[in-house]
Amino acid sequence: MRSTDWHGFDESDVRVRPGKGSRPRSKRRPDHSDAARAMVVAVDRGRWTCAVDGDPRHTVTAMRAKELGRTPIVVGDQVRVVGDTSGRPGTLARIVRVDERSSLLRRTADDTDPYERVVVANAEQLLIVTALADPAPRTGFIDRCLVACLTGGLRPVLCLTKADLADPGPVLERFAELDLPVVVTRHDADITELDEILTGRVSAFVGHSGVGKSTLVNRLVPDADLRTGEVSAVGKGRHVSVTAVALPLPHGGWIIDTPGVRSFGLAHVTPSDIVSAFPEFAEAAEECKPGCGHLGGGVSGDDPDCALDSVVTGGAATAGRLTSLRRLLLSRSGADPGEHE
Ligand SMILES: Nc1nc2c(ncn2[C@@H]2O[C@H](COP(=O)(O)OP(=O)(O)OP(=O)(O)O)[C@@H](O)[C@H]2O)c(=O)[nH]1
Ligand SMILES: [Zn+2]
Repeated sequence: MRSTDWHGFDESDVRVRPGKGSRPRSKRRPDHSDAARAMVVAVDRGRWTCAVDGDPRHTVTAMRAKELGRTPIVVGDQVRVVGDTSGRPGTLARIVRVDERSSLLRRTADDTDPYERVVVANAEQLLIVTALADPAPRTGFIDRCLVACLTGGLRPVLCLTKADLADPGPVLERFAELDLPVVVTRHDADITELDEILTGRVSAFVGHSGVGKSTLVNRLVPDADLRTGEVSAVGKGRHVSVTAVALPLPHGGWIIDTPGVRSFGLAHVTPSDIVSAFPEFAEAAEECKPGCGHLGGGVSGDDPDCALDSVVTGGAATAGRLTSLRRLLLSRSGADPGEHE
């Protein structure tokens, strides 16, 4: 089944570098066997808010233990904390270890920061929020999110909002060959279906400004505004914008909102990472010349001898599947044609 392409990640496939904290400890280090497990729910310059045992009602503010050096610790990370873990005002715990990650999302480098950075760890799914109108859907953005999911080890879920304004048909058709889970919403209808997809799981949300992401978050997490204010003021009482924040769903699970994150870093993604999500093409790809980008001839033009076309002419895959695969390959290569559609 094609839908398994997106679900079949073995966690060991994800190229995730464990944090330094998960290295075997040297004898001289304290063993911290009494450390509590916690999930990072917000980050604010040198202070991490962590939900002890994943309980949203028991959060502590923590600093990073010196022995971790500059190990990145991001929202969604599973960590071990020691010290005062009561969570009482004015207390500060210490993160002594970061567990190995099961998935990751990196944001793109920007003008102020030349490095791609992990923004969310361990999310099981990425909810790609796109409006059907006002603003018009940006299919290139969806493609780039799909590639980020594929290489980061997340299950993509396409969420099409504002269905009261436009028919979802054309967007659905464009992604039909990928057999993605899709949920269509509108502000005047209930969100049971979305709720079911999210409850009990950790899901990152991404979307451009104006697509209705906040509207959804507020409906799913009734006190979301309040909580965002709370966590963005962690530690030092400063109100700064946060890169991501985890909000607890009323019946279990978390939404990780990523305000300001509009696209994901794909510079590290290789063509074979993408081809591997399309098993019917994997064997043919081995026959391509070294360095083949698998884009084929035609408009993109770079790889006229690509062997992937033979899979379609041989009848083992549809032309639509190859088109979808090549669209993802193209979306990786910097230019984002769909961004302006
Ligand atoms: N017609 C229609 N409008 C909607 C729907 N959902 C949200 N909107 C409107 O779309 C506008 C943007 O919604 P927001 O939820 O603020 O969008 P956002 O994606 O969070 O945007 P930012 O806050 O800029 O990041 C608001 O005026 C909403 O009232 C919907 O289902 N249908
Ligand atoms: Zn090729």
